[in-house]
Amino acid sequence: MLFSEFHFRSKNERNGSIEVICGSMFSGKTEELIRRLRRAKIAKLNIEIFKPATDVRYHETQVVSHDSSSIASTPVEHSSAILLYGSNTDVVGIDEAQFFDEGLTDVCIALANRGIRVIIAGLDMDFQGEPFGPMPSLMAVAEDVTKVHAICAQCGAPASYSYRTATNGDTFFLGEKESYEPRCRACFNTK
Ligand SMILES: Nc1ncnc2c1ncn2[C@@H]1O[C@H](COP(=O)(O)OP(=O)(O)O)[C@@H](O)[C@H]1O
Ligand SMILES: Cc1cn([C@H]2C[C@H](O)[C@@H](COP(=O)(O)O)O2)c(=O)[nH]c1=O
Ligand SMILES: [Zn+2]
Repeated sequence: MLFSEFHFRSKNERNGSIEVICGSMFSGKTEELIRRLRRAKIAKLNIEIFKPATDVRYHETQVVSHDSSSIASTPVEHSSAILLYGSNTDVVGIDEAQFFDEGLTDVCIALANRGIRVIIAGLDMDFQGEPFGPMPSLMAVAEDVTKVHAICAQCGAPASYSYRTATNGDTFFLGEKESYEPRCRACFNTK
């Protein structure tokens, strides 16, 4: 089921909130983030989109999905920079949230307390199946958490894990299909 926006009001009736879109790689997190942001634009809301400056895989200033859907964004080095943008902002979107510092949770709380709708997309688990960066605390403070699933590259079941096929042990390791594949629990544990 698609995320319901019925509880969001118009531009004149602002209610701050935090939404998290999480899941494995290729699960559609960025597509869902872009979908919600485009709808906010149609509602004539002012939106700002941020991503970590370190994520330069597809484009420096665009958020781009694996299916090449894209939206303009501002790359930032540190979560605190997000608070400096747009006093007139209604909706803030953040992609690749797992790469941000732990301060991101307090930044999102501050934005929501100002009446801003904050929509965050990120990996809930790293390649070892461990919670990733600020994602667990963001999920704890969010009004709404949507978990999306990819298709397991091994068996076709719904996939929650990002299996790293490349031989690299660092938590932070940018990559695409050459280095990762989505897997279900059983196939992830088969290794
Ligand atoms: N194994 C897969 N399972 C699901 N989608 C996949 C898979 N491989 C490629 N895709 C593509 O990835 C798209 C999702 O991309 P994206 O929104 O960027 O995902 P995420 O941000 O979660 O990594 C899908 O619509 C589909 O076209
Ligand atoms: C699992 C895992 C992933 N990464 C990197 C790989 C990609 O560059 C991004 C995830 O992008 P997506 O939009 O969710 O497909 O994260 C990483 O650095 N470490 C990991 O453990
Ligand atoms: Zn599987």
